[in-house]
Amino acid sequence: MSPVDALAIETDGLTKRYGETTAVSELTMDVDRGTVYGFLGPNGAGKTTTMRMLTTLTKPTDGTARVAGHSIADRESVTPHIGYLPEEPPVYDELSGREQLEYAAGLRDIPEADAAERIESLLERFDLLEDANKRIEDYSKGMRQKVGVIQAVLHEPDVAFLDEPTSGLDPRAARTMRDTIADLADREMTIFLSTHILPVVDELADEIGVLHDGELVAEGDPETLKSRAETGDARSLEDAFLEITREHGQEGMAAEPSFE
Ligand SMILES: Nc1ncnc2c1ncn2[C@@H]1O[C@H](COP(=O)(O)OP(=O)(O)OP(=O)(O)O)[C@@H](O)[C@H]1O
Repeated sequence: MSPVDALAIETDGLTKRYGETTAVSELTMDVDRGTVYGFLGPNGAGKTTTMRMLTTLTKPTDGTARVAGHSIADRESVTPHIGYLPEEPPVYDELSGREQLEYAAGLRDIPEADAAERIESLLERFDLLEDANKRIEDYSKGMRQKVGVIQAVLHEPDVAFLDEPTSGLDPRAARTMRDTIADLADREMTIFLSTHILPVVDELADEIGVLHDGELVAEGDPETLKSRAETGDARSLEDAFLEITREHGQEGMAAEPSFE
């Protein structure tokens, strides 16, 4: 990452409007490197739009941001440092899992020997070795998700943006995913994690930001957020989330947070 001591993510007044809709409104936040940042919010809060701006897929209407020390206005500088797992993993049905990952490694200019080693090790970790030569069109949703995640971190980016990484995974695979995210963070990768599965965030996140109607309405470590909730003894991240989003004008959530 350059400069060496840069924050992983810094945004200043980041805003995205679509016509009359303000999807993200003057978002100002910092994420320290090597941390897991849990990015929460009800449906339509602006999480995907924020990730699309930070990964240079869509331009902000206003405001600025730096990712891994590089301005998001300079796509060529930013993209080598980031990985992104969007809600739908970008994979080709006609390739096998292994071919997809080799293709991704080629796009990222990973030396062939390194790529082969990392691909084998991650396929094994995610229990995909046996199916690695089958075409992705025959994969389950969870298997596609695994390929999508491996693809997002294969080049060992400084910052990985993961949108619902445990979606479609069975309990064992979800456990592997959580362990992998924790390992990557231990190795100084910054993980920007968006999910509705609050126990995953509670377990992994060093810091949490709650977005509501495009605005960052709460930020803090999980314990701080939980202690904000005035719901008696049974204070969970879910209680805190529901309270914070209710305070900001929503009766409950559009999508209930779920538990594994
Ligand atoms: N391309 C677009 N054109 C018009 N409006 C959009 C577009 N993308 C997002 N929006 C609007 O911006 C707002 C934020 O959407 P966004 O997808 O970022 O929310 P989200 O927090 O990711 O939601 P979810 O949890 O449901 O995935 C919504 O009102 C949405 O309808």
